[in-house]
Amino acid sequence: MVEDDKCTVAVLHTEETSVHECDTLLPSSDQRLLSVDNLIQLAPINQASVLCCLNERFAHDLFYTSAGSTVIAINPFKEIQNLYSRDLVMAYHENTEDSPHIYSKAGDAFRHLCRGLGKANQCIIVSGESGSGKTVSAKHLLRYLTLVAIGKGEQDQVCSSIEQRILDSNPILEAFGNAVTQRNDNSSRFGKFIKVQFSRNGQMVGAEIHTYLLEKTRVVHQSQDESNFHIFYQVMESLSADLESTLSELVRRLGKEAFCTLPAVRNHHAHRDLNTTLCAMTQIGLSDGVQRDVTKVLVAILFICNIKISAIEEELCELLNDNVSQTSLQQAASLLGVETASLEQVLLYRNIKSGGDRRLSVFIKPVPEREANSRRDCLATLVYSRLFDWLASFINGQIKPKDYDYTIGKHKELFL
Ligand SMILES: Nc1ncnc2c1ncn2[C@@H]1O[C@H](COP(=O)(O)OP(=O)(O)OP(=O)(O)O)[C@@H](O)[C@H]1O
Repeated sequence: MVEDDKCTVAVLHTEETSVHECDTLLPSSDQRLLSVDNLIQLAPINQASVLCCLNERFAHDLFYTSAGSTVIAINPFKEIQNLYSRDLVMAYHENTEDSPHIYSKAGDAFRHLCRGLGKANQCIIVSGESGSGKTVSAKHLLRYLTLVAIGKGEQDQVCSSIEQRILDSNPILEAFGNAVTQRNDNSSRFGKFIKVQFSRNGQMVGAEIHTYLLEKTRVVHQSQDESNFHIFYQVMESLSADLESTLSELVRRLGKEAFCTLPAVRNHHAHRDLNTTLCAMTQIGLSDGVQRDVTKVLVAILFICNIKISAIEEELCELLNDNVSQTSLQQAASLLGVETASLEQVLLYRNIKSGGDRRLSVFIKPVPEREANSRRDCLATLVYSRLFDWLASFINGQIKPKDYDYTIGKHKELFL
């Protein structure tokens, strides 16, 4: 019985009664919120109660909370001991732990996959705003899957080899696809869809990484306090060691600052050095020669961006007759292995085709300054995005299951 702030408690059978302050019997509001590990338990559910609950849990190092069948993750922005330990992976895998965690989602997906293998695919969507922790979460999800799949026995080596290759691909994709933004020092500027393939017995046999929507305009334009893709800074940092000395010398003479598309950004450490990226390329199977070519293409892109164009008259323009523009044109052409005149023509003229297949005529028409500028920017972004796509498809070729026959559930060939 409750009266004012007092509560009378009667013990059944003994008929003993005692009187208490109400507050001492009810859990404090903090404790109540802490024990809510699924937001649907909140009453009432509204923006304030949800935020209050998440905030309270966060303050007590509880970074995961369920919302129905979804898990809400709050980025701790610091290393938390044992939050992703191997023991915890096994606990979720063996169902001895069920508190909200990304591992519980990975565990559900893996269990459903094993039960319905051959019939049902599973999908985990990691979404959130920039800097919220999607990339880190995806890495932990992948690690969970590789650990529990390894637990399946026989094919440990295959599984760890796939995991290793996916991990090796990370520094490459990060270098070419990540940049400093106002919200995140290592922001992925592309979408990623990772498909992990399992055999009928639940063994990992391969993976595919599909990349999409690369923010390629970043090559030529960056918002305030944001950087170009990390790889350009990495190349500039170690150019002297990795390219022919004439080019290194030239870049040194021009100075890194001479490259207009490489803004200096506060606290930018280019996220690892070029060596790490090149090592990852070697691990994934790209030869030294190809790596050198990739580096040359990157420097060529920087030179293309440095070419300045000036108007002669309304519909006619030319390359600025200064040292930087002229040298940049020559260097870009030489690094790409094309004639200087051809590159200049691509920037300043456009082809107009007329007639059918039989009587095809091609006219060359000069373009106005504005169009020449956008042709230059398009060329730089196009070359970069083709390079990125090519790298992504090369990586895919290395982690895809080779000759796997899904109908009999056996590997025909393993890539170890
Ligand atoms: N689980 C975590 N534990 C500790 N720190 C984390 C965790 N998740 C993210 N972080 C920190 O937050 C930073 C941003 O995370 P992340 O790059 O995963 O964000 P994102 O959502 O992928 O961002 P973007 O969309 O910009 O690529 C990381 O560099 C890391 O410092």
